[in-house]
Amino acid sequence: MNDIKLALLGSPGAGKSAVLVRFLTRRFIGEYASNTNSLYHKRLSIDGRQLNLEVFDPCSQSSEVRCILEEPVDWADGFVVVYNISDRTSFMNAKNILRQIRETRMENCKGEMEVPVCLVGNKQDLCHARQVHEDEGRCLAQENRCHFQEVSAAESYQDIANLFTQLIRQVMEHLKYRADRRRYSGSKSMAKLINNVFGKRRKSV
Ligand SMILES: Nc1nc2c(ncn2[C@@H]2O[C@H](COP(=O)(O)OP(=O)(O)OP(=O)(O)O)[C@@H](O)[C@H]2O)c(=O)[nH]1
Repeated sequence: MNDIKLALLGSPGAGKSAVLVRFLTRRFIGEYASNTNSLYHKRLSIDGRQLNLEVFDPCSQSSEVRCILEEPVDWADGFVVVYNISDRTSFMNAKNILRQIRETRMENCKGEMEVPVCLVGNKQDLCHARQVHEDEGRCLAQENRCHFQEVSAAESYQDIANLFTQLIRQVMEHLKYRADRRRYSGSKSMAKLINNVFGKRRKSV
């Protein structure tokens, strides 16, 4: 069984919990506890594979992005970065978060394939109060080479289910790539070791 770890990041009130709860339960509740870090577990099957999904929904009382990011960036295999389309500040915050994910991962995993991320513009039902155009979200996602989707946790389940499914597929590919890479570099160093030992010995005979 594969373990997949995701983290939701974004400004306070952007709708992270609402998006996640919609995916996990198909329901929109309206109000969510926001003073604690929450770790959700779910078993699911994607493309015939059984998965153990863990999703970290950090408490974002603090507007300090770095503080929100400290733990999940190292822990998670993939990220959902959420902003509110009717709140430009949350979009600017999402921009910073994407940059920080990229920078932190570059420092930690030199040369590795980029970590899967999905940028989500939530509260699409509030389009009368829109402050962020859909194209801006799309552009930001392109700049960061990540997937983009506008959704309304309040009104729709399907878009949210699709984005999580797509992200989980990407994460599975990413994990497989990392495992193959580790195996390959492991067998390369083993071959080098054997060569060093036996190669040298043969020379001295
Ligand atoms: N209109 C509308 N309201 C939404 C939507 N999603 C969430 N909300 C509301 O926005 C508010 C904040 O939602 P949360 O899911 O708690 O946001 P959060 O990002 O988890 O907030 P923190 O826990 O403070 O970080 C709540 O009142 C939700 O009911 C949406 O798609 N449309």
